[in-house]
Amino acid sequence: MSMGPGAGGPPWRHLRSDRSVVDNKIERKTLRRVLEFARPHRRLITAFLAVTVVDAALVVAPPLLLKTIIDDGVSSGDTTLVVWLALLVALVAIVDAAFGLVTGWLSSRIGEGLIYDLRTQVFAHVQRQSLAFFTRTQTGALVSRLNNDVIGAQRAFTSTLQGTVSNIIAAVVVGVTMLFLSWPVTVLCLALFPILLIASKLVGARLADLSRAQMDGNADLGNAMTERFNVGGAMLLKLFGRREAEDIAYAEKAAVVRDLGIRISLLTRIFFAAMTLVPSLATALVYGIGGYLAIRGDLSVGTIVALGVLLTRLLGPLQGLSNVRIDVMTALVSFDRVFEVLDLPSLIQEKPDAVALPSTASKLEFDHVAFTYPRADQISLASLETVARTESRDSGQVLHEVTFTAQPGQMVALVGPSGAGKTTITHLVARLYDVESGTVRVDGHDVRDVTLQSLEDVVGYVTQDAHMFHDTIRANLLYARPGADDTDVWASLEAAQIAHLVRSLPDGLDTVVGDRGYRLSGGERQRLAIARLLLKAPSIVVLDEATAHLDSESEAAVQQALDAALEGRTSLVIAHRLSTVRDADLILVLDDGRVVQQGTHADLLAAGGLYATLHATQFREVPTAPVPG
Ligand SMILES: Nc1ncnc2c1ncn2[C@@H]1O[C@H](COP(=O)(O)OP(=O)(O)OP(=O)(O)O)[C@@H](O)[C@H]1O
Repeated sequence: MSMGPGAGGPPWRHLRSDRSVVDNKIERKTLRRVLEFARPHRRLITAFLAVTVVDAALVVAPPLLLKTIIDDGVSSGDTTLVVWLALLVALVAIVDAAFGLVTGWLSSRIGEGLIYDLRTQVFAHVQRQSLAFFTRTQTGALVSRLNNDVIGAQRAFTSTLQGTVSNIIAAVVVGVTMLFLSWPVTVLCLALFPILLIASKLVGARLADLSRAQMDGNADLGNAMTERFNVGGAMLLKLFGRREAEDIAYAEKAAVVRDLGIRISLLTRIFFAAMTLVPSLATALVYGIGGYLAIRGDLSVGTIVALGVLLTRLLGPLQGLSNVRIDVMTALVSFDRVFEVLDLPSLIQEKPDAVALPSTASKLEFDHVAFTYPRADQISLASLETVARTESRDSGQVLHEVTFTAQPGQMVALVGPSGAGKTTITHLVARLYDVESGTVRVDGHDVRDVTLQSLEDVVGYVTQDAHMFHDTIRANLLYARPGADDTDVWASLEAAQIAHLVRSLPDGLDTVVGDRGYRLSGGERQRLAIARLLLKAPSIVVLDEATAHLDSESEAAVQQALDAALEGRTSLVIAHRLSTVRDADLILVLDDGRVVQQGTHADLLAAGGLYATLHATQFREVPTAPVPG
């Protein structure tokens, strides 16, 4: 009887829901999978439905008891009967409240359990997507969509399920009881209800359109602020003196949202007027016609009162049922979108018979490697396409016929103009992407034949914009080796030339770094990343030397840290420093995805060509440690 969330929330909630969902086609497969998700909770769902059915059927008890109180108790002056029946009405109310508690408890256990299942599965799955997925997908859009859809899917099992079941039972039980009490009055009353349904449909469709436009408008306002209220955007705005123009553009957008808000509120009021008018008219009918029939002796006074009360209990369920289709479809569409993410295969798959690379593996070979970045349509989600504009154009082959070998302990330097493919080559080592043709081997094993974990253990990366989680320095370092103790942590910080800085911070290792934490300079961040790498101690190191304009002191510190990182390890380095190329055992000169020259610094300088040009224009001397020559 307690309609609460069972009735699916307030009746006007539907007016705001997106009616376009019913245009979607839900496959039988989706339904089957939804049931699979529900299976672990089937006991709770059964109990939930049982309580809901009994509760919905109880809705007619109080009106019928009221009828008996008036007709049998009050009319015949039977005080005992009146008292007992009144107590019974109170008892029904208490039972109803208890049922309400039980359904609330059951529904939250089912709902939260389901959210937990979906969330953990989605997180685990998205985490295992290839890097290509993350470069193409707007993470913010994906995250908010998933959050909304997971909650939408949960609603299917709680309010939608309970609402539908309890509304059907309540409408049937109340309708039949009313017909049984007086069919002429009931038929006349029910004839009024279609007016309500038509009004709700007409206004609802319009309101849904307006609400969607308002949501888009609000999103527009939000985006405008996010883009301008970050440091980069705010700086651009100031540097180009666009304050006034920005004010006007924002005010225009805000005005659209304001006007839509006014129209929505007006329409909602019209709808409310219809909502309250129809039941009032029906009540007038009950008492008018019922009263007339009572005077004629065809109906008792108790029956009129019971009909009046029952009428009020019919409105909610009928209203709810008129929107069942939208509710169910909305929930299923949410499920469908979550499944879409769960079904997205990762481009990088581990073979079932993959072997573990030994942790000492240190020889790296590229054998006639060609590579093309995957197209957006190979990795993106169809339903996110409206948010993240995808292009299906191929980026074209980025690497062609790349062949080289880094023997254990050797340093191979990659040099070449911007866009030549240096970073791309480094991505292929730890299988961030797979080659198109040719082979990348570590210790003679094709990287596609080994387990991802063992490959990730063997290869360590230091990128230019080394990412740190918003967490303490200790936690960020232990990410590389969870079991390491403080001695190891300090040793790696020492070797990376960053220990003195960490020591000088008031919270030391417990200083929070990352996006919203302590702001590290470019050089400090890279040295911290090197410390993290040293703690991981991989046998192959891939690193991108900083090109940021470090002052000479931190440049020398980074250089020393790098020396420590490369010591005794095989390395692939995107080189920006003269000292690095001089020290390299092999330099690969890349141009437009091809290795156009290779050899040592001296050989290449002597040969002339692209390397000699790059040498003259790109390589910077480390100021504090000049190399004679
Ligand atoms: N995720 C991507 N999707 C499609 N194309 C890409 C992607 N990343 C890079 N490219 C393209 O691949 C080519 C090689 O890029 P890469 O980043 O490897 O060059 P680079 O030599 O490292 O350049 P830089 O020195 O400027 O960092 C470029 O033409 C670039 O536009």
